Amino acid sequence: MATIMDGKALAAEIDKTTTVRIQRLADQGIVPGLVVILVGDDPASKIYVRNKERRAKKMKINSIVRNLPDTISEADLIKIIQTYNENPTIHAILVQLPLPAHINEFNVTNAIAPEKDADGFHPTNIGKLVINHTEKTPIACTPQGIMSIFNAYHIDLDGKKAVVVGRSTIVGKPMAALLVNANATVTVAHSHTHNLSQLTREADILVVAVGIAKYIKEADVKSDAVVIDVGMDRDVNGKLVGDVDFAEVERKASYITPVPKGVGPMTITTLISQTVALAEWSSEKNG
Ligand SMILES: Nc1nc2c(c(=O)[nH]1)N[C@@H](CN(C=O)c1ccc(C(=O)N[C@@H](CCC(=O)O)C(=O)O)cc1)CN2
Ligand SMILES: [Mg+2]
Repeated sequence: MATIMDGKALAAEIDKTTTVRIQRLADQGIVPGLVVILVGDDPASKIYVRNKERRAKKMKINSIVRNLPDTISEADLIKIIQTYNENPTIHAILVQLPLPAHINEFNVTNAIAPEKDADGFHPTNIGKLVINHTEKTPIACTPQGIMSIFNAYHIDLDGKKAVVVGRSTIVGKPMAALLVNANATVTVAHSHTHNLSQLTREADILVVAVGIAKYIKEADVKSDAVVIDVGMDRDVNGKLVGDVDFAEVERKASYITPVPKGVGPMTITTLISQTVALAEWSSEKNG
């Protein structure tokens, strides 16, 4: 049976270190400021934003949530972002995704000042990640959280065959870049990939972010693989499950993340830690 990688416990450990860093900033009179912008009222997004706010408040981060109507124009949304770009009490800006169809995601992420990019989705920061110039660069929180899981469980990535299933900007693409930077040999699979199971069966490291409940079965996984499940799906009974059939795959893998309490908690912990990092980098720069 696989070792279950406990993202919730690891998140709590990382939060302790982040609390010390927040106190150190407080001693210099700095309170990290995070703005989370939610456009429209997608129920899942509302829950994620509420969770982010709750965690930020608990850790004494100045957290502002802007709820904007889904009728807002792209130009008006960008104007609001620009006011926070210029506000020195705000160190981190996040626009919750997905956005309504009339708003272009690229234009919006591109409007966030790269040095206030809580999510690491700005093209400049994605470019730095791909170039492996990652010092003082914000990185997408879910993949970065997964790297913290690998690190905590001493998973050696060097020379390993990694398969990332999913090519989103939020997870798949930055995950692939991080794995390449860690010297893994990386394949990115997606909805057009032929013979997916043949690929996943060769993976020493398998990261799955497809959004289909229990999609990856025991037969799709190599013995002793390390399996990371980014999915958050509902099964036929409405229960939260991942993209990996946990009960089957835990029998074959060496390590596996559960859903919930695996990758999900690490995303918010990484967001908080990155918000603090943006405040630290800003204070270093401004003396
Ligand atoms: N601007 C962004 N938008 C979105 C991101 C993102 O990183 N930045 N990621 C996802 C949603 N997301 C954060 O925004 C997120 C999703 C889930 C969790 C989480 O803690 N999940 C729990 C289960 C929660 C539940 O019971 O429903 C878990 O897995 O244990 C955190 C963050 C899309 N949008
Ligand atoms: Mg859109």
